[in-house]
Amino acid sequence: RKTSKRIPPGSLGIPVIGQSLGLLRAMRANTAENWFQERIREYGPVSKLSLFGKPTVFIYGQAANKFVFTSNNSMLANQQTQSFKMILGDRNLLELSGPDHKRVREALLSFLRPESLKQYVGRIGEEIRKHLEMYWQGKQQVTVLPLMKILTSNIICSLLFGLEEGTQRDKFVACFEEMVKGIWAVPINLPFTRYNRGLRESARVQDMMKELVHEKRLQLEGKSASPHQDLITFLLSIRDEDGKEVLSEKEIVQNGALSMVAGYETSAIAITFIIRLFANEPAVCAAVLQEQQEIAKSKASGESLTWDDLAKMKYTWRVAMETLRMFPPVFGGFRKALTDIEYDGYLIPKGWQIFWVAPMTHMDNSIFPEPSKFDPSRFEKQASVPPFSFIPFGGGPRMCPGNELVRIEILITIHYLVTHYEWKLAADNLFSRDPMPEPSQGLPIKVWPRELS
Ligand code: HEM
Repeated sequence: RKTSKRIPPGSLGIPVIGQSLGLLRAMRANTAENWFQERIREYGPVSKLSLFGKPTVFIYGQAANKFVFTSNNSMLANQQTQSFKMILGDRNLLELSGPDHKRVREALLSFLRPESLKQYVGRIGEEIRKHLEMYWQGKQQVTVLPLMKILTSNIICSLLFGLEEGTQRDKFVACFEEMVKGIWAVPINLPFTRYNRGLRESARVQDMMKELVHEKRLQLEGKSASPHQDLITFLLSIRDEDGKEVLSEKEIVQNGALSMVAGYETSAIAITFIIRLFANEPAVCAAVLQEQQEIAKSKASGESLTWDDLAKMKYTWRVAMETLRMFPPVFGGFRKALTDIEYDGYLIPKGWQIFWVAPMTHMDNSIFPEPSKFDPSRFEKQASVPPFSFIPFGGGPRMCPGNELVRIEILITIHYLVTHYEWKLAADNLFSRDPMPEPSQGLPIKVWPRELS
């Protein structure tokens, strides 16, 4: 065994709490990048600390990202916080590794890959149109983030769970919201803590999901549902060579819940920051409008957008990518060292966590010159963005399987918004992270119908 002398510099802080509260506080004050810069100044690019009850090594940069995202299963395992595991369960994709991870991920991806999602573009568009009619039409002011959370959770409820408008869907979403708040909490299970509430709501969500799975199973058996109705019916229908279900009920429940948790807030934040950006960057907004008007002109009134229309929205997607670079919804994540690892001259002891963060690479001026400038042209040529330096969706075998769904949601929402409305900010331009970035007051905007020339 190597000597402890080579363990990275830094301090593990006080037991259990370590630096978690300091980091969470910096994220809320939107000073997390400075918090990390200070660490780097004090200890260098590799340092130790303690986060969410575990000894941790913080690493950053393109090489660090490649190491985290591509190291093999015998060296690094995915590692969520204890709160995450307790709330989402031990069979969710983020907790699985090796053949189990591959099997469950393949099943999810069979539903979420472009060739499959193509068929749902009309349905997603319909959900977005209904949302705009209900929450935007005729309004002079709206608060964007809560509305986008309603929109993206409705899309997920419809597409993944087959839950359409109604009280069951509302109850479901409300429980999820409370559950999610517990996930990033310090795991202290005392009454009235976020963590304690998260655990309670998690039990309710699991019960609701189980009930849903039973209903769908009956519907499939009675042929009143098709395998392609939603993700749950799809997962229930996949069989191996012996005709056995590929995923257990527990895996369907936990990965359905994971997809909601991983997908609704992240996507809502991405769309919210694009809407915020349009208010701040009129030239970008005008160029997106031009692209979207071209597409709108080619459609009859009320005609749905198609997969081919989305392929034409190239500039809009570059704007979305640049927004994800500057304001990544997922700040970073953890892996666990399964063995003693030598990294950059230091020892990362077996059992320790490794913490990767996106903004430190996204704002590196050697990769993205003038990183604070909003410049969608950075993404004009795929080759100009080096591998593992643009990581809003992670990378490698655990890269976000929801990224194609996000692309569809963003493009359709922006299409209808920008061709029907204009807006300006009704509050300040600030945002904080808790742990995801949220504009102050949820981004209230003044909104009015666009007069088309
Ligand atoms: C803008 C929106 C989104 C962002 C920024 C995002 C980001 C990420 C990131 C960074 C990871 C990798 C974490 C790691 O390697 O530690 C991830 C994984 C994951 N995401 Fe997303 N995500 C988004 C939307 C979605 C959606 C819509 C879904 C589901 C429909 C989803 C489902 C998942 C799942 C299941 C994983 C785990 C994959 C695995 O471990 O194999 N995400 N996401």
